[in-house]
Amino acid sequence: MPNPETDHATDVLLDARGVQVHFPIRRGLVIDRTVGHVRAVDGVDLAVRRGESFGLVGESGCGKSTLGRALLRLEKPTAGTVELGGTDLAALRGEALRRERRRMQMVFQDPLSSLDPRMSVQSLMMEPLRVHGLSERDRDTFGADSGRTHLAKVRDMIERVGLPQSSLAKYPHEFSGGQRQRIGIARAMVLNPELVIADEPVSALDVSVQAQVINLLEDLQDDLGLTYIVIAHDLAVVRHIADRIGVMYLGRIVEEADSDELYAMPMHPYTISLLSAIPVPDPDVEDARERILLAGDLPSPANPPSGCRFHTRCPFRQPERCDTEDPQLVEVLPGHRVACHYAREINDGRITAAGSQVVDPERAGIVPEA
Ligand SMILES: Nc1ncnc2c1ncn2[C@@H]1O[C@H](COP(=O)(O)OP(=O)(O)OP(=O)(O)O)[C@@H](O)[C@H]1O
Repeated sequence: MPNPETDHATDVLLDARGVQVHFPIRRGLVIDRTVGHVRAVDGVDLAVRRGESFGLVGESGCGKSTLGRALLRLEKPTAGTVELGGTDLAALRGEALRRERRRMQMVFQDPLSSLDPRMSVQSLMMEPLRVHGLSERDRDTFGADSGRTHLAKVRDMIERVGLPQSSLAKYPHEFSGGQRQRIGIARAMVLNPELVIADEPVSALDVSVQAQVINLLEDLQDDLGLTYIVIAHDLAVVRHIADRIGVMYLGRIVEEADSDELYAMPMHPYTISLLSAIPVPDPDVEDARERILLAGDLPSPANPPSGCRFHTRCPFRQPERCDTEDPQLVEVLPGHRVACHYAREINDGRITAAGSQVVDPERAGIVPEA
């Protein structure tokens, strides 16, 4: 008999609890003093299951990249714990941390800036193998750990990302943006990681190339048994690849649900606003749709609003409670968590949006589906 409690526990690859990253704001010419903190990530709980794709979305500045970096320990969290397969990363130092790091890799937005232009593709891909060595699994496939077997692994991976072997002798500037991203992906995958965090992996690419790269990520996930966290400001990109989605606002996750459910039934006013701004291709549906305008700009993460941090822009805001009481992320439906005092009332229409208007998608921080 399956036991849902223990099965869930062993199924979770990445388990983050109460993660905070606060950057000090320093002032003073003579004496350097800390005058405040940018609360880039401000208490995030996140459990990502083995083999799943978790999408992290939100507008620019909400803390997505900082959270991704904190999960990989590229940024030291100021509070909270991050466990990978049951190992607490914060407790590790030196060689032990380096060994664990190999299990997690990052794919960056701009492949050119993350690749050394003076290194050939072969050298770029051999470098992580030289630093970390082959995994046990690779050694079984490619033989003992040596330069020759490293090269066999590199050749295998360049083929898997759809580039010819001749690419290995070339340099990053000789490739198109899409090809460079394939190289960035091959480089991340060559270490056989378990978890890959892709930070805006296609936002620097032409729309025509975006789908190819997303498809490649999906194929590699199936072939290599990977777990993904895909970070994007574009809901359309995340929808395609993610099984589950977390929506971030000012350093917190405000809604989390299975991808299909989130799109069909968004419950947090921020998610509702973001989704209402995506144009629908059918003009009849498009004209009849209610659009919700997000008032104002993203508040400063150095000084987040009191109560619910979304209340200053929320079209469903109820005075008093929303202004003063900080809502927790709670399970409103099975597997669907929302940080809003009035999620149920909004969902069943008892509370409606004040002043629904046409929204400017660019201002809302989202890019419409092509
Ligand atoms: N090293 C740092 N020092 C101080 N503040 C920082 C630092 N890194 C990020 N921030 C601030 O933290 C907040 C979150 O930044 P982050 O880059 O994580 O957001 P994001 O959602 O990934 O946005 P974008 O998509 O624009 O990268 C921003 O206000 C940013 O200015």
